[in-house]
Amino acid sequence: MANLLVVYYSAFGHVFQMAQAVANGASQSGAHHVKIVRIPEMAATQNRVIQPDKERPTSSSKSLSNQFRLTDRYSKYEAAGVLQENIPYATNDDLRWADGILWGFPTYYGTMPAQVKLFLEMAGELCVEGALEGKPTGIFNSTASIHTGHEAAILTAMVPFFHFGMIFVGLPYSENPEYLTADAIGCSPYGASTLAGPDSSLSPDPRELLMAARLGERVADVAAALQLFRTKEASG
Ligand SMILES: Cc1cc2nc3c(=O)[nH]c(=O)nc-3n(C[C@H](O)[C@H](O)[C@H](O)COP(=O)(O)O)c2cc1C
Repeated sequence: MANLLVVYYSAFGHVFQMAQAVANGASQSGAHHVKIVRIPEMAATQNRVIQPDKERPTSSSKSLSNQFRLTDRYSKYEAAGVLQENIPYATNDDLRWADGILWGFPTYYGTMPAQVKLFLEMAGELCVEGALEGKPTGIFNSTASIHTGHEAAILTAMVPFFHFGMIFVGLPYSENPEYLTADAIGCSPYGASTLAGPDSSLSPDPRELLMAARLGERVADVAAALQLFRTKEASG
């Protein structure tokens, strides 16, 4: 039986919904232990990108504030925080416990948010110990819109995860025909993703949730297979 950890950061709740789908998929793959944990928000309020005093709608025609609907951004952020209150914070011991790890985060400038990067930097002892080496891993994320970085964010996030020595699992074409479409939905061979909309008003598409679940299931399957192989190797 393999231990699966779903570890994520989500400001507005889209990645949180994807995390639940990923965890459901992992649970479907046999009798696994599946745990969902979250990466904390920045402790210092001045380091948080979403703040009430940053809501400055402007009437300038050049401004993107209408598309991004900055005026109710903070209330969405607060509501998503309440929904996640009962999710425990991730610890290094959670990562040690896991046989397979699924990472989720929103796209910030085409890569992972600082919250996730900071978490990985704080987990440096695991890199030194080689504690995550050989563990299968998958990535899921969210972006505002289709051409603004969901694939890039997964690809750029792989770099630090390679330093931890994890083994990457993606979403193969043959098992995920849903992303072979010109519709504006997320997901790709690199991982699962959802489009939140520039104003964060969209909910994950059922096809995105389905592929997120498949990613969870696939990482769980690989973790279980590796566990079996390593047990056999150890017993000669
Ligand atoms: C600082 C910052 C940078 C962002 N950069 C991007 C970006 O490069 N591309 C994009 O599509 N969305 C970008 N967004 C929007 C987020 O990706 C979007 O809010 C997120 O996917 C929603 O996920 P969540 O509900 O789990 O927080 C950015 C948001 C913030 C706050």
